[in-house]
Amino acid sequence: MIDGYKRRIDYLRISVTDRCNLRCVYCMPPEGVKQTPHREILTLEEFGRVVDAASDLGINKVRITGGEPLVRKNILKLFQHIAKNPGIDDISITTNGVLFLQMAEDLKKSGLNRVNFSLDSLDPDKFKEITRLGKFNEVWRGIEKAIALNLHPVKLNVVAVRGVNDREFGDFARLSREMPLHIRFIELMPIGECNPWAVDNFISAEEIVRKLQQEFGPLQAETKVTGNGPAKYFRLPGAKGTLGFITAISEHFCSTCNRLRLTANGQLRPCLYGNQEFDLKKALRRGAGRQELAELIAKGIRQKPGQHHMEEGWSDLRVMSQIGG
Ligand SMILES: Nc1nc2c(ncn2[C@@H]2O[C@H](COP(=O)(O)OP(=O)(O)OP(=O)(O)O)[C@@H](O)[C@H]2O)c(=O)[nH]1
Ligand SMILES: C[S@@+](CC[C@H](N)C(=O)[O-])C[C@H]1O[C@@H](n2cnc3c(N)ncnc32)[C@H](O)[C@@H]1O
Ligand code: SF4
Ligand code: SF4
Repeated sequence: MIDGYKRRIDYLRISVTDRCNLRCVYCMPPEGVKQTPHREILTLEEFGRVVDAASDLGINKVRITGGEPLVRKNILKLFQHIAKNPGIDDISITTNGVLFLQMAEDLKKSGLNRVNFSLDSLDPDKFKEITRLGKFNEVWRGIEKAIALNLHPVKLNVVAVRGVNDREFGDFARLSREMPLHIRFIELMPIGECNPWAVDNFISAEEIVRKLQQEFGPLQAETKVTGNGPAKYFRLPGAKGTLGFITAISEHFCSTCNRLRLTANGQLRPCLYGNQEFDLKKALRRGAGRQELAELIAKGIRQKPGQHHMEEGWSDLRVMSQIGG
């Protein structure tokens, strides 16, 4: 469906849980965020009903995210449901990778096409410091498994944080030469917990590009790597993988935005950074049919804002793990 700004909306990101087995410094406080009671979180069957209704409006790509999507019990059932919908041709996941290795084959069999891992450091001690609870080797073995299972393109999300991983950009670039990995540097966004810390530790994509070019010479622009998101891609000469940049702050990409979000508690959120939400949970739980759900989703699409206003600050009670990134 086309929205009020002539953008084709065809991508739905679903946060299937607000729970997580890590506590990344930019996302959650050490004790975690207050969890939504289980009864408030949509069931897998309810998520499936929303996907089916959304597919009637032209949504053909779905990303499962969270919190950590792989901690959601029976999550494979949701993949299996979505895979049966002939309107959906791309099913992906964004994960911290902790549980990926053990679930990888079942995820693939259940319909997963490709995976984006969050990995902010290649140094195990630093990785532990950033995630507070993570073990680098567990995640790394999951990444290798995703490559072995051909869940291509396999992407790494690296949130750039000053004083934390800003000495590692070159190491990530070298990794893209050696392995078929698509490494995306993400600008730190002042959302939820990390606001205003994020403002002080922000690094622009431009600064990262400058540092990389000093070391590796000019970066060659690459035609878009398969994906539905906003990253712009480059390749080092002869590299197996690519380097990408997600410039949510320095150069927002709202004019080409193609997505909707569904929060873990069933709120349709047309914009990551806009606090307007449409209550699908209420409709689902009073028994709304597919057409009625589709009409509600269409209303959300029609009211999707033209762009974000991050410069005005975060005035929302939600945090990233509830919205799904
Ligand atoms: N401001 C903003 N940031 C976004 C948006 N979509 C994705 N991002 C950021 O990009 C990060 C990486 O997104 P992913 O979950 O890996 O998904 P993606 O980049 O859409 O995925 P691909 O389909 O592989 O291109 C997110 O965590 C956000 O930080 C968006 O619509 N607006
Ligand atoms: C909220 S997480 C959910 C999925 C999964 N737990 C993971 O980490 O991949 C989705 C993405 O959001 C990113 N993210 C979280 N907080 C962020 C922030 N303040 N700014 C930019 N990206 C952020 C994470 O790095 C991750 O790539
Ligand atoms: S970024 Fe992902 S892994 Fe890290 S705390 Fe947030 S939800 Fe968990
Ligand atoms: S900030 Fe909102 S409008 Fe802009 S790209 Fe993200 S979701 Fe789309």
